Parts: sequence; C-alpha cells; structure tokens
Amino acid sequence: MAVPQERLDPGPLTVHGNTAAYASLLTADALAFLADLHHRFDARRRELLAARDERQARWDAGALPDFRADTRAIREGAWQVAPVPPALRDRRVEITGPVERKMIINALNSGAKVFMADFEDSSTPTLANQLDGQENLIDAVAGTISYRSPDGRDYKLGANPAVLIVRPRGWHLPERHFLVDGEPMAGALVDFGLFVFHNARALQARDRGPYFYLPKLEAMEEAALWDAVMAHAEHQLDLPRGCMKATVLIETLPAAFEMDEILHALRERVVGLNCGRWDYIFSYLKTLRGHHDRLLPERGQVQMTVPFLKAYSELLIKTCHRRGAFAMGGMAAQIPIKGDDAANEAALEKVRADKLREVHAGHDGTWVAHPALVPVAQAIFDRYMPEPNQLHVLREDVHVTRDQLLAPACGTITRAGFDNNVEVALRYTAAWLDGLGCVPIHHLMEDAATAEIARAQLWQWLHYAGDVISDCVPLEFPDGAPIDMALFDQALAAHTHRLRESTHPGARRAEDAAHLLSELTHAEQLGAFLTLPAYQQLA
Ligand SMILES: CC(=O)SCCNC(=O)CCNC(=O)[C@H](O)C(C)(C)COP(=O)(O)OP(=O)(O)OC[C@H]1O[C@@H](n2cnc3c(N)ncnc32)[C@H](O)[C@@H]1OP(=O)(O)O
Ligand SMILES: O=CC(=O)O
Ligand SMILES: [Mg+2]
Repeated sequence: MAVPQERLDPGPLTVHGNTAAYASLLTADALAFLADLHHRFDARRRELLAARDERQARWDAGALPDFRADTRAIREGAWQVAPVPPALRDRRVEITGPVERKMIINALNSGAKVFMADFEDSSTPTLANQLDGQENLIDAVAGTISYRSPDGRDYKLGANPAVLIVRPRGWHLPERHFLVDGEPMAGALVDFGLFVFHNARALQARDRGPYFYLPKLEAMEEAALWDAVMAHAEHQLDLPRGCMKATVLIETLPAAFEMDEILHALRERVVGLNCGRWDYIFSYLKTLRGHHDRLLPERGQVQMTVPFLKAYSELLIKTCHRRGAFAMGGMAAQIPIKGDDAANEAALEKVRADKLREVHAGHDGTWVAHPALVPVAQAIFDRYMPEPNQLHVLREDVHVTRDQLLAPACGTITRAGFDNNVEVALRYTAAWLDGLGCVPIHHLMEDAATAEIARAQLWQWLHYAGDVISDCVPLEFPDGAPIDMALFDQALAAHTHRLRESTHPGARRAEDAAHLLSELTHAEQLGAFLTLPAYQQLA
C-alpha cells in the first residue's frame, strides 16, 4: 500500500540531534502537528515575553506591581470556572517528579491521587531526557510501562495508579533541537504537543484527559495563550472542546496580582491554582530587584508563615474557592533521611507541620517530593479534610492588599546561610548541566526553583551591600562582618574544589557550573533565569 505523501515530508520542522531511537515518537504527523503549533502561536509567545521585559523595566525604574485597573470587571464579576471532571475532584496528595522511567512507575504506584510528571523545575532539558520522557509517558498512559533496574529489580504499574498531570516547560525556554524554518521552537509547545499528539485519545478512552500544570505564568494574556493552544489542539485532534484541563501554578509575583484574571482566561478548562512557593520566592526577588529595601533574609527563614507568603497563599485559596476552582498547596523541601531516625522524624515533622498549615488554611490538596511522604501528607489531609476537597471554605475573612503581597520579610543573613546558598547554587547547577534536574542536598529537595532562590539571593546581597537599605534585614553577618564579592569568590572556589573531588551528582561539571555562577553573580543585572545561560552549556 502506498504510504500517504505527508508521512514522507517532514515539512518545515527539523529535529537536530541523535533521534535515531525515536522514530515512533517523531513521526511526520507528529512533527507537522508541532510545526503548526509553532506557526500559529510562537509569534504571540514572543510578544508576551517582550511584554514581561517591558513590565520589568517599569519595576526596575521604581514602580511596584499592583492589581490591574483594566481588569477590575473580571475581579468583581460573578462567574465560575467550568465543572471539574471526576478524575480531578480528589487531589489531596500529589506526588511530583521528573519524567524518568523508574520514577514515573514509582510515582504512579505511590498511593498519591495525582502524579505530576515534570518536564520543568525537576528536569534538565537534554534532548534524551525530553524524548525518553515522552516515550515513558506514552507507555504510562497505555498502562504498559515497565522497567528492569541494573540490579535486576522489576517495576510495573500496580492497581489504581495516580491520575497523570504533565507539566511542560515555561513559555521562556527554547527547545533548540526542534527548528521550524530555522527557528527554535518553544520548549512548552514541544512538550505539550508531543504529549497530546500521542496520548490524548488514549486518555479520553480511559475517562481521563490530557491534564496539565502550567508553570511560571506572569499575566492573564499568557494564560489566554495556553487556552488558545489547547483549544486549537482539541480541534486538530478531534477531541471534545474543553477536555484538556489546566492547573496553573501561581509562582510569580506578577501572577499573584492576576489570579482572577488567569482563572477567567482559562475558565473553560482550568481546574485550580497551585502555590508554587519556591519559584514565587525567586520571582519576588527578581521582580523587585530594583527595590533595594525589599530584601529577603536567608532562605531557611523565608517560610510560608512569613507575611507576604501567608498573604499570597490565602488570597489564592479565597480566589479559587469563589470561582469553584481547587486551591492546591505546594512543596515542603524536606525528604526522608536514611540511617538517622531522629533526623528523619524531625524532617517528617516539618512536612506534617507544613501540610497542617495548608489544610487548615483551606487548601484542597498538596504536593510531596518523595513516595515516602505520600502517607505523611495523606494522614493530615484525611484527618482534617474528610471530604474530597474543601471548595466550600470561602475564606471571606481574607482581605489581601498590595502592600501585604509586597512586604519584605525580616531576618538575618548568617555565614552559614550565605555559604549554603553558594553550595546549593553550585551543586545544583553542576547536576543540572550533567542531566539531573533534581537532587538531594543536605537532605532537602533541590530543583531549578530552589536553586534560583540561592543564586538570586547571592546576587541581591552582594550588589546591594554598601547601600542603606532595609531596617529588617541587615546586610552584614550578625557579627558585623561585611558581605562582599571577595567572600563569594572564596566560597565558590572552596565549594568547587570540594564538589570536583566528591562523588556528588554533577562533580564532573563543577568547573562549568562555577564559571556560570560566577558570571551570573558578578553581572550588573540579576539575570532572568539560571536555566537560560545553562541551556547554552548542555552537552
Ligand atoms: C519547586 C518544585 O517545582 S517542586 C516539584 C519538582 N520537584 C520534584 O518533583 C522532586 C522530585 N523528587 C526527586 O527527584 C527525589 O525525591 C530526590 C532527588 C529529591 C531524592 O531522590 P533520591 O535521593 O533518589 O531518593 P531515595 O533514594 O530516597 O529514593 C527512594 C526510592 O524512591 C524513588 N523516588 C524518590 N522520589 C521520587 C519521586 N518524586 N517520584 C517517584 N519515585 C521517587 C526513588 O527512585 C527510589 O526508588 P527505588 O527504591 O525503586 O530505587
Ligand atoms: O513549582 C513549584 C515551585 O514551588 O516553584
Ligand atoms: Mg516552580
């Protein structure tokens, strides 16, 4: 039988790199689907990224983020989001993790209600990671995924696997291996497009749908772009309108001022918002980088109970429940500690306290980073949220102002806190460059978002030092010693040496990571994303 012509013609899209093993993923039809997404939506994406820069320039010049005047009617109007499908009505515990084969199986079998398969904060976007991840998800959706570990352990899906939600990359990240008319595609469109092209029908057949977590949005227009992309994909793939569902991470400071607007832009398909606390803290630092009085103390002191984070999470709950959407909590960074029962119990207790705060505040569910934390979080949510969700908790007592969302947190910068930021930023960047997007460091989960906080704080402290700044975060160590570049250079050299000599993930990329971190920290301006220059250095 003659092969249809379009199967032979890859069209305007070429995929560069070692793709020989991925013929069934990168079919001509799949590539044509991706190229169409690029042609229709990439120009708008670029406009929206330019709009981010324009807003940031205003904030750098002294303005402060605020609720928008032009969208008041949306905020004040009475409207609700579309009904949440049955598969997403109980989300009390969601496990997250990179799209690595064994971890996908473990996550789906973990007992969590949902598994968020992550092409974003916890993944390094090497071509192999991206394409293997897509193939793993195809097998997971089909229910056939299996894995044999090098030491002979067999993995396969058990009964009642978690509901799958996929997190594509943010709008800002290019995918340089996929070129349309010679231009790199957006990583977001590649991740989204390949997943829906190969899995949407199989998911529909199982009463599920293509469900997504949308990261790092900064404005309602960016949400509207996702809505347009999904509506178009539904049409192209002959799927029911609105079957693709989205949960949006509110993890940038600008987005906190547009929660209603983001829900409204996606109202036919949005099912909730999530408090992505780590990127949110990073975004606070970045958005307010021109405001030297808006410092934050060292990372360990910026807990969800500090006023600006409490205000943001409560505003998210109130906004979501008023509109019939889920208000998801976020990730505590603690992970289990092996071989030290007391330290392990202390870590679990911190997770419990975090989940307790979330359930009492009105969140409908939460995230965990590790399978052993599923029962820990579940016990709290089962006890204090016996119903599948608490959409009825309207939090009408919450009245959040702009000043509360922008209030700097008070505290200190200790030598240990400074040194920890250098170590985490270095070790994480090295691991990322070596292909591993999530690593444990000192028993905490570190990913792109937590590492961004570490390197942004270093930049902020070192560049603001010497200015008269904030009453509430002294820019010196508690013993009065100054925080300066010489100290940073010294600490970086010491940690680079230690990492190079160690067996930690990324040890062989220690020098590259140190070079990158040094450039970012010495630069005049706080760079937008660590992963943009790091992507240039991926092998
Ligand atoms: C800010 C944000 O965006 S948060 C969301 C992004 N971050 C994440 O998703 C965190 C994901 N978590 C992880 O990657 C890991 O838990 C790490 C890197 C933090 C720790 O990993 P490890 O040191 O390998 O953990 P550990 O050795 O205790 O793992 C034990 C087992 O659990 C598995 N496991 C650990 N975390 C996960 C996970 N999130 N999903 C599935 N399986 C997991 C391991 O693969 C291992 O499996 P095995 O026993 O079958 O070999
Ligand atoms: O993506 C989650 C975050 O906390 O960042
Ligand atoms: Mg994030």
